[in-house]
Amino acid sequence: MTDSTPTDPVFTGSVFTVRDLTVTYDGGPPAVSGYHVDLAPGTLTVILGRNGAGKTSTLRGITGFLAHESGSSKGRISIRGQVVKRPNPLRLSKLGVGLVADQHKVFVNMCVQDQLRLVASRKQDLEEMYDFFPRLRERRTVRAGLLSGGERQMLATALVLLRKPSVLLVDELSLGLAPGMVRELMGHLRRLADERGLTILAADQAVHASLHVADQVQVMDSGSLVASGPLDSLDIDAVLDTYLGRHER
Ligand SMILES: Nc1ncnc2c1ncn2[C@@H]1O[C@H](COP(=O)(O)OP(=O)(O)OP(=O)(O)O)[C@@H](O)[C@H]1O
Repeated sequence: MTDSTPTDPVFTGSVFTVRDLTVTYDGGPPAVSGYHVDLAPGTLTVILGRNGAGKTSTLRGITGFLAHESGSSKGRISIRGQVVKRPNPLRLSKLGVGLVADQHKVFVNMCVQDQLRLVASRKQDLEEMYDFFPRLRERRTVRAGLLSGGERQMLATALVLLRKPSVLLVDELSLGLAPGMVRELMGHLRRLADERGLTILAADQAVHASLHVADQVQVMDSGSLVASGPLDSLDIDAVLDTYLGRHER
């Protein structure tokens, strides 16, 4: 791991840890403060919270994407006990961290198979991706702009998976999708953790579908964590009633 030094003094045995993450925009008050997480290998952690709670900013702060906008982030990120120096998207990608940021970041005028071939280094990898997402095989000759939102999300996810990350960060997988598709996509995340050993941190607003698949849950409110831990250790109903309200669940 050439891009990372030194050893994290408080290594927890996790694949991925974040400590004291703060995100600010335009030098204003923090949009995220004191965020932390430990991700054990092959587990799925979900960050829940209402609009504007800070979920997207957290994921973008972790990956360093904010440097391309008006935002900035501070904090300590470690991968397998090694602190990542000056995290940025390229550095994290080289260290095996993939970000599925947005279903719209696919080439709308290019068909599914051409986009996947651009990234797949071997035919076998492409076939494996089709096995994992049979809908993409069915739709392989269709231009991405004509895919459903869910299928586009699958394509965006497949494009990241072909780079073989060991840690996957996923932002708002469910955005604008029907409940059945959200459950299907969440099921895919669960399978990625179980069958491929991926370590996943997903931010989402789909509470029921997320809780159905998660090992660990974090709830954010106004940029801060208000609950965090293994699903069975939290009084999740009480936390969500307080911070999301029953009507938003
Ligand atoms: N590019 C930006 N410039 C300035 N402020 C921003 C920017 N992006 C987000 N914010 C602010 O940061 C806070 C957290 O927003 P963020 O998008 O991270 O929340 P979220 O929980 O992901 O919300 P949603 O579920 O609606 O996407 C909000 O107050 C938002 O207005």
